[in-house]
Amino acid sequence: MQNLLIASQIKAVDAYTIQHEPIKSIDLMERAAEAFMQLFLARYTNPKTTIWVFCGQGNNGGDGLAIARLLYQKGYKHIKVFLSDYSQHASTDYLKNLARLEKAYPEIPIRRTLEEVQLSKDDIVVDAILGSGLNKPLTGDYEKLAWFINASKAKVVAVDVPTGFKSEGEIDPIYKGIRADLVITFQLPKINFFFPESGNALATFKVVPIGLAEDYMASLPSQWKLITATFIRKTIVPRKRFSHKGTYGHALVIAGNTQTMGAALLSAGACLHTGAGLVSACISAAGLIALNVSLPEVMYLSREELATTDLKKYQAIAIGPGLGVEESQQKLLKRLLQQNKPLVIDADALNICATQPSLQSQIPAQSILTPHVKEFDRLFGVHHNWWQRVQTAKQKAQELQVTVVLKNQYTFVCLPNGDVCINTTGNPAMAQGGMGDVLTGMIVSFLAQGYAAETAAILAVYLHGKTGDELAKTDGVVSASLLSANLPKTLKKISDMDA
Ligand SMILES: NC(=O)C1=CN([C@@H]2O[C@H](COP(=O)(O)OP(=O)(O)OC[C@H]3O[C@@H](n4cnc5c(N)ncnc54)[C@H](O)[C@@H]3O)[C@@H](O)[C@H]2O)[C@@H](O)CC1
Repeated sequence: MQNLLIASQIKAVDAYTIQHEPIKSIDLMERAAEAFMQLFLARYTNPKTTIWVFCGQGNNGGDGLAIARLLYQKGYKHIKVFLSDYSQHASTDYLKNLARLEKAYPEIPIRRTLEEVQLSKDDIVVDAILGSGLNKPLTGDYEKLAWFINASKAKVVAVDVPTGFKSEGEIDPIYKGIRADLVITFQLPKINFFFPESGNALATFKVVPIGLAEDYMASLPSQWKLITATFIRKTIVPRKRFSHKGTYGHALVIAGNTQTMGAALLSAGACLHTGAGLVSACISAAGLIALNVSLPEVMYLSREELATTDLKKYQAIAIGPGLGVEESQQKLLKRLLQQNKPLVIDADALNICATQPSLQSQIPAQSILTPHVKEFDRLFGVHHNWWQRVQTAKQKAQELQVTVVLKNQYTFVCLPNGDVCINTTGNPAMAQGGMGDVLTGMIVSFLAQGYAAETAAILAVYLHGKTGDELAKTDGVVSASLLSANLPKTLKKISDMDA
């Protein structure tokens, strides 16, 4: 897992790197500008393009000036610089870079008023006005500048952060900053890049390393983590040579109703494909034939039998996909909650908890809740932005001692210790019904195989998205069934890699 840091921590890492590497701050800025430029050059290969570099007077602006010089040096001769020198104060490294640019290439035009700027849609704007130092909303000249750049339709590549975008904290509902097509950000992504509201400020982002002190970064306290491929590789336990179906646990999926049997089948199928030794599906009788035909490996348990069966034989139980919310399902859920055995609680089981809030306190510790945004707000109240929603998820995970898997483009896995683990696998080709049912089946499968609740949730969200990503390389749409069928391939690939 990789710690994500807030802007003030990054500043401290910056200072630490300068002191301990050691490296002069101006040289670190040069390294950042180089890293930006490498990625920029790989994307924008036409040196004849007009590139307007808009610079503020802080270190973000300093980066911009260094980038302008480096691009010019690389043969991009149509560089123009705009200085938004609206304040009295300029950073030392900004001033040094301004002097370097003027000395090295006095022919590069430098503009200071918008009347002198004509932007066309074929131009590229490098936005280096304000970066992670933003400390208040944009007003006055800065707001006008953002409006001017946005209205131009020129392609915008932002340095580190788009001007006006907060790196962390609640994102203002009306975004007044610069809209970037691409953000090339330094060392670590900003926490707010993972919230859907960031879509107003940036289309996409790329992270470039600038050699900040890794050990120091890892030592700083942060409850925001990125789920990394390395963590997954290290965590997945390969199947043992001398093992049998009993080694990998027995999972029970309680799901499906007459009209929604597909959800149960998807969930039970994904459970199987993720490697549980045995899978049982407790579905309504209407689905028996479908179950036998589509998933012959899965055993059937009737709703009636569930009442009398000893649940100890199941290492893990999931409840909810396509279950229905009628009285009989409510009773079933209540009875299950009383067993005090951790559960994976999804879909209709969450909806039942939402209509009967007293059930929340009965959710056994170590359970995993897997709401999408609507289920989450039904359960824990309406939220007006994602920052607030994730704060509630974090708080509920701690309060109830459960793992909350808040599903979204970037899924937030909130752990009982307060950590928020962000998953970056997955893609829009996966945006189809049934995906959540598959995820639930995967989580209960990992649980049955003996992984701790937090680990099971993290492995499942990563693997789910990763499988979708692999499929999206060749397929425009990735259905839940297709994804499920491909889970064993992804598992194999991950297990075969060296940790
Ligand atoms: N490790 C790092 O953090 C590195 C940072 N670098 C660059 O440094 C940037 C941060 O630099 P700074 O801390 O100088 O900050 P910025 O350059 O983002 O901002 C400069 C100043 O603008 C003022 N300001 C903030 N919000 C404003 C608003 N709404 N209206 C008007 N003025 C406002 C503040 O007083 C701030 O000091 C990063 O985004 C990055 O581009 C790089 O040079 C290399 C290393």
